[in-house]
Amino acid sequence: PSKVGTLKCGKVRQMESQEGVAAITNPMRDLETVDEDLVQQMVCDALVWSSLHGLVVGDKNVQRSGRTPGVGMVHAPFALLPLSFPESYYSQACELAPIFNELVDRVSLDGNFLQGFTDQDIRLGLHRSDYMLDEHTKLLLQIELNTISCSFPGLGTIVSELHRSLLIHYGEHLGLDSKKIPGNSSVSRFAEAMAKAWTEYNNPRAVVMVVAQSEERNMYDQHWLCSKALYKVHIQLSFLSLITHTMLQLFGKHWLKLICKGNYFLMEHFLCIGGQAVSVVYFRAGYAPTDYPSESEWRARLLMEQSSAIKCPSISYHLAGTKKIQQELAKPNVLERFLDNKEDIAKVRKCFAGLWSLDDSEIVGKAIERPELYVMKPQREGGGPIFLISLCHSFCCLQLYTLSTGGNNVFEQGSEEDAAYILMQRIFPSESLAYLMRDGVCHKDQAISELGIYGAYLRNKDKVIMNEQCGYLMRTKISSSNEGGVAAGFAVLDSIYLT
Ligand SMILES: N[C@H](CCC(=O)N[C@@H](CS)C(=O)NCCC(=O)O)C(=O)O
Ligand SMILES: [Mg+2]
Repeated sequence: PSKVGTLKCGKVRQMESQEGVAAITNPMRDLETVDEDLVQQMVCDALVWSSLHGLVVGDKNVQRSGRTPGVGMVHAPFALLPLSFPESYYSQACELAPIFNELVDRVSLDGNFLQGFTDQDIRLGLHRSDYMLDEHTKLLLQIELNTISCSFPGLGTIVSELHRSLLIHYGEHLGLDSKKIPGNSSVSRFAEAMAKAWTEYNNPRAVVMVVAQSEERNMYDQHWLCSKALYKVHIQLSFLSLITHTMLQLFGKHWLKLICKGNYFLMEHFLCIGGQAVSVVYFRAGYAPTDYPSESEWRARLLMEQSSAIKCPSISYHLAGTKKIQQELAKPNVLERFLDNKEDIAKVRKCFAGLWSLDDSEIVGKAIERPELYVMKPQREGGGPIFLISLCHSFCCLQLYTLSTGGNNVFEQGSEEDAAYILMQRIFPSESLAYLMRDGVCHKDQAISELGIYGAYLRNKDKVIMNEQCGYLMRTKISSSNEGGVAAGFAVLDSIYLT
C-alpha cells in the first residue's frame, strides 16, 4: 500500500488478556502474523474511509450529537476485518427471510392469535431476523425476529463496502479475496420497499413520516435509508418528502389529525400532519416502554393505527415480532396454522432454539438444575438477557419461581411488563479474535458474532408486491460481555467473509 505520509492513527492496544490467547480459530483474523506497520496503516485507512463514507454515529460525549445533524459525529464502531462465516449457513439464513416475512403477515391476520388486532389492505414489513451459529449443535439458531425499528440497514451496507475496499488494497498481503464479501443490498432494497409502499398508497401529495426518538445518535443510519428512498428509487421526487417527528411532537402540537371523508359505507380515515396527508409511517421509535411516557404518545400511536396510512410496522406486525409470539410459534403444530409448505415449516423449525414460557414448571425445574444452559429474555425490545448461570443458585430459583408465578421481576421493582420474560435455550457461538474499532482506537479481543438478515415484505390485498431477503448485518462483540448491541456500546458493526 502506498505510504500516505505519517498520518497519526489509533494505536492497536494489546488487551492485557492477550497472554496465552487461545489458538486463533479464525485464520481470517489472524493478523498476528501481519506486519505491525501494515495493521497500523489499515487502521488508519479504515478510520479515514469510514469518515468519508458516512459510517458515523453521534458521539455520546457531545451533548447535541443526538439532536442536531452534523454535530458531534464519530465513526460508528466497526470490526477492522470481516468475520469468516460458512457460506452454507449464510445461504440458509437468506433462504429463511421470505418465509419469515410470510409468517409475520399470516400471524398478523390471525386476530385471535394476536388478541384482536387485524390489519389493513396495504402492509409493509421491514424486518431483521437475528441468528447465532451454535458451536454445540452446529445449528444456525434464531435469536429473535425484529419487526419494528430494525437498526443498521444503512450503516450495515457501508461496513460491507469498507471491508471490500480494505481487501482490495490489502487483500494480497493478507491472502484474502474482496469478492468473498457478499454484496449488501439492505439500504437500497429497504428504500425500494418504502418507496413502493408510497406509490401503492397512490397519493402523490402524501408524505412519508418517520417517527424517531428525540435523542437519536443513530440518526445517520435512518437518514441513509430515507435519503436512498428519496433519491435512489424512481419515484416522483418533487412530492415525496420525509418528515421526522418524535411521538410527543406529533401529539403535543396537535398536528396529527384523522380526517374522515366519504359516506357511511366507505369512510376513509386519512392521517394528516400539519395539513399534509401521510401515506407511510415508518417507526424508528415506539418499541420501548420509554417511548410512551404519557397518554399523549399512546393517543398518537392509536391515531396512526386507526388511519389508512401504511404503518411500518402496523400494531399487528409489531406484536407478531414479540418474544412471546416467538415462543408460541415454537410450540408443536403452531407453525402449521400459518404456513402451508411443509418444507418451509421444516426450515423454520430447524432454526428455532428452545423457547418456553416460565409457567412451564418442568422446564423451570430443568433450568434450576442446569442454569448454564438457559437465559431469560425480557419481552420488551432492548432489554438484555439474564444469564441464569450468573445468578447464585438460590437467587436463580427465586427469580425463576417468582417469574413463573407471574410475580414481578425481583431484579428491578419495575412494572408488570418487566416480569414478561421467556426462557430460552442458551446458544454457544464460537469465539474468534477480532480487531474492534471504537473512538479511533483498535482493540484486539476474543469476540462472538450475531448475523442479522433483513427482509422486506409489501402486500396490497392479495397481491404480494415484494417479499425478499434484503442484505445482512453482522454484529461482533467481545465474548465476555453478556449485554446487547451496538447502540448499547458492546458490539461493533461487522460484515462477512464467506468460507
Ligand atoms: N436507535 C434506534 C434503535 C432501534 C432498536 O433498538 N432496534 C432494535 C430492534 S427493535 C435493533 O435493531 N437492535 C439492534 C441494535 C444494536 O445492536 O444496537 C434506531 O436505530 O432506530
Ligand atoms: Mg430485538
